[in-house]
Amino acid sequence: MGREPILSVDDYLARHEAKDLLRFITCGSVDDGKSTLLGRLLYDTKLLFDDQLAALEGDSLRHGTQNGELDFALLVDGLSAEREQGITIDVAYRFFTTERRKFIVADCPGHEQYTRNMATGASTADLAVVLVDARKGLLTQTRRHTYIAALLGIRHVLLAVNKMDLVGYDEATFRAIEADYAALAQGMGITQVTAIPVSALRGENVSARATTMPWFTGTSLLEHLETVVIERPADTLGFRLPVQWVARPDQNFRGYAGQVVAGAIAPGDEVVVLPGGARSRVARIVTADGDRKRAATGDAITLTLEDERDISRGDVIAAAHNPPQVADQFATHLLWMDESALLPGRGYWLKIGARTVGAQVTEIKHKVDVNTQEELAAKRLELNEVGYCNLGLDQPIAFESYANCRELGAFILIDRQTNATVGAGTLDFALRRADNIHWQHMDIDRAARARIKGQSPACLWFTGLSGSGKSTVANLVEKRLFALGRHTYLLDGDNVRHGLNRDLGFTDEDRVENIRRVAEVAKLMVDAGLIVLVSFISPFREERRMARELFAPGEFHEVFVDTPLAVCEARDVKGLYAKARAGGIRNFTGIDSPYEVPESPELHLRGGDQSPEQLAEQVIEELLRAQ
Ligand SMILES: Nc1ncnc2c1ncn2[C@@H]1O[C@H](COP(=O)(O)OS(=O)(=O)O)[C@@H](OP(=O)(O)O)[C@H]1O
Ligand SMILES: Nc1ncnc2c1ncn2[C@@H]1O[C@H](COP(=O)(O)OP(=O)(O)O)[C@@H](O)[C@H]1O
Repeated sequence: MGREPILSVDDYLARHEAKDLLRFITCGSVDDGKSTLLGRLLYDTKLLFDDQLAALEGDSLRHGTQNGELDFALLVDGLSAEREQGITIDVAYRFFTTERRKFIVADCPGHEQYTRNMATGASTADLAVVLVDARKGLLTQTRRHTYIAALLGIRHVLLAVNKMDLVGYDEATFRAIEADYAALAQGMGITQVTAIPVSALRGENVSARATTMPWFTGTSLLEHLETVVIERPADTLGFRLPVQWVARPDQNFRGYAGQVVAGAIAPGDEVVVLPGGARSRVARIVTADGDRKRAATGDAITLTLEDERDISRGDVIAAAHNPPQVADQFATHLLWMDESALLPGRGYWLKIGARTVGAQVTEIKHKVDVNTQEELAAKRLELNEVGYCNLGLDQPIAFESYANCRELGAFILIDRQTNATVGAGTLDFALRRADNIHWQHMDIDRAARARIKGQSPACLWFTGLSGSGKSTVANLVEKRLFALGRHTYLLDGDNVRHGLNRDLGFTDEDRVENIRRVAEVAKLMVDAGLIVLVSFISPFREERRMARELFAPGEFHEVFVDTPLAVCEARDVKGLYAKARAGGIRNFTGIDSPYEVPESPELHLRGGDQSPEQLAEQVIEELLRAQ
């Protein structure tokens, strides 16, 4: 270790380039000595800049927390405080090198509410350094950190039993903690645990072995980090290249660029492009340094193929003899990272590798208490909660289980309205049931059904507050259409909730499911050739969008019955507003549950200003105009 003589910048870079990289995270709270340990590691590897060191000496003396010795915690905490500003996911990455290895360490805050930060750091790490205070032994947070590390595929843990100086360097204390932890880790699928007794403050067993614990014959913490062998499961997979972009500088060149996430490839090898299934052979492997004869995991390359194929960003080019599976339904672990809860049935964007597709959680099997690993029933996931969920996608994707390949097995969920990243998860396995259900061909199709009724089927979707006039207007419209000889059906929230949806209440997740079901029913009725009128509050934009997307262009008419809350409240035919104001009904729309105003409805009715008959007339006009 120590600073190497630098011959030239190029020489230095080349030497480090060739070195193996270990990514690790540190888990533990500040009290466990995490910052001190990290600061000590950086100091001992001499990678602190001199001006930072000078500041540190000044601070330590000023604060005097450690009897005039350097306080490394100050250094790390200072750096992360700077970085925390404006960063939602608060993980500080640090880089250092020794003669043997390069390191990237993700330093994640230890508090419970920072589960998502730890998960972010853990998702790319090979190893976790779990700190335990020798005086306290294993704590709830030790369990939580180990669980999240295991969930995100970490199989190696370095258990740093810290503050050994405060327990008189007692071997029995260390051994007891080591044994406790081995039992905990085994149950979670962590296969490699190395326990090391340290004093981060005194630098004992951190970068050099301590003389104070002769009973310990293992390596120092840094030696372990330098020498631990990480086996990569992706090494056993065939070639996988998620296409990041299609390079088309001119007519004669079409290349598919990305990073190889598993396996190796050479010109002439047969490949399959997924999910489509087209086959070809590799013509060239192009890189910034010229053509290559072979590329393997980790290489950034551009492939050209022998045949012209329709390949786009997000496709996966894979070894034809050993391709990944393709599926559209999965069992997954999901960590929720947003203030607004995950609602099953709601549409989100799922991003995996370079592909983005529509997705819904179809079922929460259970949520997991991250502190105890207890499995609990759940209808939604709140911020920082972890659930085991079934996930359905709008289109099939090529994937690997996360345990085999992180790049093709890890995904994020994105809110379709705000574009914020709201969840992160790992694919466990594909649900087979989708494979066994096929579309039945029917000789009488929707066009034939519409023809015999002599009309163009449509869905008139009325949305608005309770009491806005949805049912009244929809009822008038249906009567008018009926008189015109049209075939219609009116689906009303109050009525459907007595039958099909009698199991649903008014929580956000129940409303999502309520609208999902009625939208599917409306679609079936439109398929049957009817003009369907749907009169539900349908308060959320996302579910109205989902409903719209079930229909062909021009078939869906969103009718916003825009009546001011005060007017609805004054009408209060059912006395529900009065009850809600008095606290007798919870989650009442407009009072303590939101109504998201439509942004571009086909028809905007002023429900407070005009009579029901006038409003109905506008709906009829809109429908006839479109037909
Ligand atoms: N908490 C709460 N919030 C809103 N509405 C409530 C609630 N509890 C009962 N009701 C009555 O249920 C009717 C709304 O049902 P919907 O199925 O249309 O609601 S939603 O679309 O799922 O939001 C609604 O009928 P309308 O007045 O016809 O809209 C109410 O009468
Ligand atoms: N345009 C309107 N002007 C005046 N009163 C109306 C109007 N539309 C509806 N109403 C009255 O308001 C009350 C609530 O209407 P309703 O159709 O049941 O609303 P919703 O189905 O949206 O809950 C009913 O008593 C109805 O007669």
